[in-house]
Amino acid sequence: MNSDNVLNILWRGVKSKPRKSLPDKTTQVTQGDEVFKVKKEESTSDESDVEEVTHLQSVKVKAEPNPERIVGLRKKNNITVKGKNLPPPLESFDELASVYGVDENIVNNLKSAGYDGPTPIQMQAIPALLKGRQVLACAPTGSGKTVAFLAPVLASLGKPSRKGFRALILSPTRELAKQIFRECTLLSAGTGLKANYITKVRQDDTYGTKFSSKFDVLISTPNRLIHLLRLKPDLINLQSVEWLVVDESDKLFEAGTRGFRDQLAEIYKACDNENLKRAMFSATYTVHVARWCRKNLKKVVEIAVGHRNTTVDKVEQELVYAGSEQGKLHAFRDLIRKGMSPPVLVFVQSKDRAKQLFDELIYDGINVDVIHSDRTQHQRDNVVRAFREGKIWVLICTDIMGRGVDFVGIKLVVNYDFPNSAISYIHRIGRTGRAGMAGRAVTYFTDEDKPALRTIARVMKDSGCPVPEYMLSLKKTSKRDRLKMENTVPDREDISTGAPKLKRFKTNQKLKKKSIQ
Ligand SMILES: Nc1ncnc2c1ncn2[C@@H]1O[C@H](COP(=O)(O)OP(=O)(O)OP(=O)(O)O)[C@@H](O)[C@H]1O
Repeated sequence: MNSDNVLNILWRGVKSKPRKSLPDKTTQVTQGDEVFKVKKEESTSDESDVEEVTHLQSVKVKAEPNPERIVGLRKKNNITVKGKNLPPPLESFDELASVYGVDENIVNNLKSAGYDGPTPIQMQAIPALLKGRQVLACAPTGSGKTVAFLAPVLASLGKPSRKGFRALILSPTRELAKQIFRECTLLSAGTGLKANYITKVRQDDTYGTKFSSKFDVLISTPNRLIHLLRLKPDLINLQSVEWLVVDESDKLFEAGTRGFRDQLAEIYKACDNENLKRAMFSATYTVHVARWCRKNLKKVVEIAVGHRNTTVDKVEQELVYAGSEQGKLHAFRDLIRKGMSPPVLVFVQSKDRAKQLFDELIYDGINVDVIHSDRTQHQRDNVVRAFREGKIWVLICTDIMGRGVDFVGIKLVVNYDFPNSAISYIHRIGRTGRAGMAGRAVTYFTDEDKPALRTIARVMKDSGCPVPEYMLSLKKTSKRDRLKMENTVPDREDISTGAPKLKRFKTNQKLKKKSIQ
């Protein structure tokens, strides 16, 4: 049985009841001072969001946009929706309190964070989730997806209940889980709601019922949570979870050693509350996740912002032919010498290469550090903190930092090693150009990277970046080869030039070559 089937089988036992949803057949909308009764058409297609308007009476109520305005707002903000009976886009955070009765603390926290108004994904995902709808959302990197799910989930939890975890948020990496935890703490200030994220897995009963009842939200990577679930069956209880948010959903749905599909299935099984609702968020869309959601999530709402699987247009992107590994090092040193504005994030394909590049750059007089899965949690936390504080200018990393991590003001992303898929490219370069800021991405390639070149060039072209025509006319890679490429890394010559190595980062010969992350 493949893991896809496992998910589907596990799923059958889980019922879903939307919480407070819009009335089935009619609702009221207001234009100026007039109220209209809106009959929602029974649609035959998923695509339909058609509403028929009839004049009702003339009273003053809270303003809600009319259908034309709703369509106009979505169009203006590049929002596309699929699903019936969708609430209108949110035009300001004040509407959260005035229209949806959201705790003023949450609204004030959003404002104190400096958010003047909702971003396009927040405009549509927040009201949908507040209406208790299950959501599949896809919006560009750095477009505020975290707030798009945190704000409505926190709002719908209401007051602390001491029932145990009522919302579970999954993310692929510890760094991202921690970042979501920080944002959650910020947004929930004053509400009494408490979040916890699993840092260390301990054998004691730290996560027992008594402990869980103190918290409302649990944030974790699938692996840590599974570890706890397996350690002692009663150690952690997910039966009271009403909201399950899967961030970076396409990554978590990925099968194999680099994905989390089996773990996700096990977690789903443990979340057996009959009121469970799910929300999937990512910057990249995969048909597989969409199909699964349509099949398994009752009345799912699909929300997309912009074109699917493209990069942020604020990022200036460049492809540079470096010839060889030595050429890459030379080109990168040249880039530094010409003057680059920190902070800079540099991606390589494996932890061994991350260590090698670090060993090369450590004596170049720049503040450089490295993060990869061989470093301890403590080291990783320290590096991330130092990078956030500006003490590190250049951070060398693997794809573990490729998704979701929000370092404010990254000016430049360097793909020192060519990404092995368009999806990886989109997420990596999405670390710059966030929240509407400008950014730059430089990607080196050598002859080893030719098979994947066309795909990346296509993504760049779709985002409006100039690419040489010959790249676009290179032979298309077959689906089989593309999948193979996504699961392996090219054999490359070592980065090391023989410069003295720092002892603590000496390359582990056993792990050399094929290891990733
Ligand atoms: N309404 C808003 N107005 C301005 N900035 C915002 C708003 N909402 C979020 N942000 C900021 O935008 C940045 C990116 O947000 P976030 O990390 O949620 O993006 P994302 O869409 O999840 O990106 P990725 O796909 O890379 O994970 C953060 O620094 C966040 O503080």
